[in-house]
Parts: sequence; structure tokens; C-alpha cells
Amino acid sequence: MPTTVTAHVRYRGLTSRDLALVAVFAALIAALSVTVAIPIPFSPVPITLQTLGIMLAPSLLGWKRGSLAVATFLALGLAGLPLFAGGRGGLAVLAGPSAGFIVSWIFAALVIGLLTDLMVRKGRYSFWQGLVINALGGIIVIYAIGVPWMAVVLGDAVLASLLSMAVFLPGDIVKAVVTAAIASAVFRAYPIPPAGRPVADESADAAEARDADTAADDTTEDTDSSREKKA
Ligand SMILES: O=C(O)CCCC[C@@H]1SC[C@@H]2NC(=O)N[C@@H]21
Repeated sequence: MPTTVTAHVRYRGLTSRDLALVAVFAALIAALSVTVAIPIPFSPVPITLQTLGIMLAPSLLGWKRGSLAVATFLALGLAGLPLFAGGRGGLAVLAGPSAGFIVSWIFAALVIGLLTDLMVRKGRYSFWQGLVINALGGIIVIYAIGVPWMAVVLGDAVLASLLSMAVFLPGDIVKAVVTAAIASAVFRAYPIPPAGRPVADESADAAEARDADTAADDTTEDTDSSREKKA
């Protein structure tokens, strides 16, 4: 009798629901981007809610859909829609002091999405691990690219770095906490299904079990034929 062969499920591609989620989160990032831009006296880069959207998308949707949402938002803004802080848009933003931050968002989404996927695959979304992941991707990665870029444009590395840290950090820490809180609540109440269509994928265990079945069937056949010979 054949042993039950367990098949692992892998997810491939993107469903129409995935594309809808990507569009919704790209719109959310845009809404957060255009609604709040608090100017800072000594910095040309404002305090914004953009990084809340950049952290939320990959935390809730995973790396694939989260990065796609961020990429969609960036593509629309760079194509000319007035989606960046202060209603700016177009390729000209890449020559400004906030360009490094804008470019960094795609890397932030990848880091947050990949690490969150890893955590969730191991069991559940943990608030504290999520907070560390958001801080790593949403603060360290973004500052590592955005601050030196701003420093080069402003021509004063030390001033730019210190101003950015002092002015942006408290708000960005709050955004990382809010994102981890929202994500842990969402994963508990309504776990968002993984991206893509489920595809059966035989693991090495399953293949081994099938080989064992085949070997067992061969033995049975041998026994049957020897019985026939004896008869
Ligand atoms: O011009 C833009 O639209 C980009 C503005 C970038 C703002 C950066 S993102 C990280 C840091 N935190 C903030 O609140 N503002 C800066």
C-alpha cells in the first residue's frame, strides 16, 4: 500500500489580489507622502510620514508585494506625479538633498520585507522582532543612504548628519513602533496570505517516501511471481 506522500506548498507569481494590495499600499504611501511635510529651520529635508508607509508595506505584505508597492509609488513620483514632499515630482527630485532618502526606500522595503517574511515563516509576527527589523530597514538603511547624500548636496557632512539624526530620529522611532504594533495586530487578527498561487512542491522527504514505496512494491511483485512459479 503506498505511503501518503506529503507535498510542501510553494507560492509562485502574483494573483490579482496581490496586485490590488500593491496598488492600495502604493496609494497609502502616496497619501502619507503628500499630506504631511513639516519644514525644519536648519534642514532642507522635512519631517514626513513617508517612512511610515515605507515600513508598513513590506511589514504587512512581505518583500515581493511590499517592494512592488514602494517601486510603484517611486515610479509614479519620478514620472512626474506630485507625490513627494511638498507636492514635488519628476526626475528633478534626484538632484535635491532628499534624493538619497527617496532612493533608499526601495532597499528599506527589501530589507524589512525579507526579514519579516523570515520571521513570519518561523511562526508568528513578534512585536519586538518586528520593531528591530523596522529600525534596521526603516531607519539604519534609510539614514545610511540618505544622510551622506544630503551631506554631499549640502557640502557639510557633519552638520547634515547631526541635524538629520536629531530632527528625524524621534519621529522615525515612533513610526517603527507604530508599524510593529499595527503589523502584530494585523497578523493576529487577519493573517494576510502569502503572495502568489500555491504550487505543490515535493520535498526531499516526499521523494524519499515515494522511492521507498516503489521499492516495497517491487518486493511484493517479486514475491508474487515466485509464488506463481512455485504453483
Ligand atoms: O523629498 C521627499 O519627498 C523625501 C523626503 C525625505 C524625508 C526623510 S525620510 C527619513 C527622514 N524622516 C523624516 O521624517 N524625514 C526624513
